[in-house]
Amino acid sequence: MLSRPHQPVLPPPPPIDCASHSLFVDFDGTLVPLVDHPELVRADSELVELLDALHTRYGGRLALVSGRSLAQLDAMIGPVVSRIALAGSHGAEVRRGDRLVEPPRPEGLDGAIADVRAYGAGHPEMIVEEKSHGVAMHYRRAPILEEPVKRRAYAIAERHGLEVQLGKMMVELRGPGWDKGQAVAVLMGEPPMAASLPVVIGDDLTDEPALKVAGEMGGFGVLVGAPRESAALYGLTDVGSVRHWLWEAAR
Ligand SMILES: O=P(O)(O)OC[C@H]1O[C@H](O[C@H]2O[C@H](CO)[C@@H](O)[C@H](O)[C@H]2O)[C@H](O)[C@@H](O)[C@@H]1O
Repeated sequence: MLSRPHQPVLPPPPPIDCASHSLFVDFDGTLVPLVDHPELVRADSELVELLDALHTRYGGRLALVSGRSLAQLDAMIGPVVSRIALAGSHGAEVRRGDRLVEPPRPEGLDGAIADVRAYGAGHPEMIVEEKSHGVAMHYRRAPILEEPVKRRAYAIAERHGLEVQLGKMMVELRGPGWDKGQAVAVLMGEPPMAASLPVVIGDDLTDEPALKVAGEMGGFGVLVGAPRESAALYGLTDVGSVRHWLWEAAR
């Protein structure tokens, strides 16, 4: 039997300094635990308080960098998010204050959504999540669907000129040409983050380009969850330890 190569446990991140670091934090699986249905996720009051404290302490050098769309982040987190820099849809949409930068809606997306919905009609355990720049197929409620769902996702992506984004118990079809690393680089090129050191915290494959960019720009990445091959130098075990570390960083 083939065994997976051993991945070392990453050490916990060192303390950071609110005068010189910027924080880029993923949402699902990093700030909130993963649940069966993507629509059931809401920020709790402690998380809202934490984001508010970090935003103030770091002089606006806090960004959420998520696979969710900006519209979803607004709805799930509430008013505090309007003050925080956001990169949504795996880096496609970037918003700071009143300024929003986003590519056109992917041309093939409507056709892909129709194909995904048609497939979903025969697989009611699969959840379809429509977003502004992509459509996700979730198989968390029926892990046995992993291979067939992935196969169908690659076929639909090819038919409609989209990219496949693998995630945790889900596969997403999204427009090509962006990733979270590019979004971090864009935000790092502008005040108030310019000339600071980026710290990126994330758990999923979509976070890897951002974890890599953090190291390239003089900061570091923090992988959340079980060890795996990653550009991150440090690790935290779960959402609880991420929040604890961030509260320390906010003091
Ligand atoms: O970059 P993120 O903020 O971590 O977003 C990545 C994807 O997260 C969501 O899916 C994940 O969370 C769901 C709710 O807990 C869970 O059911 C699913 O299995 C996870 O993969 C979200 O639904 C996706 O749109 C994001 O791309």
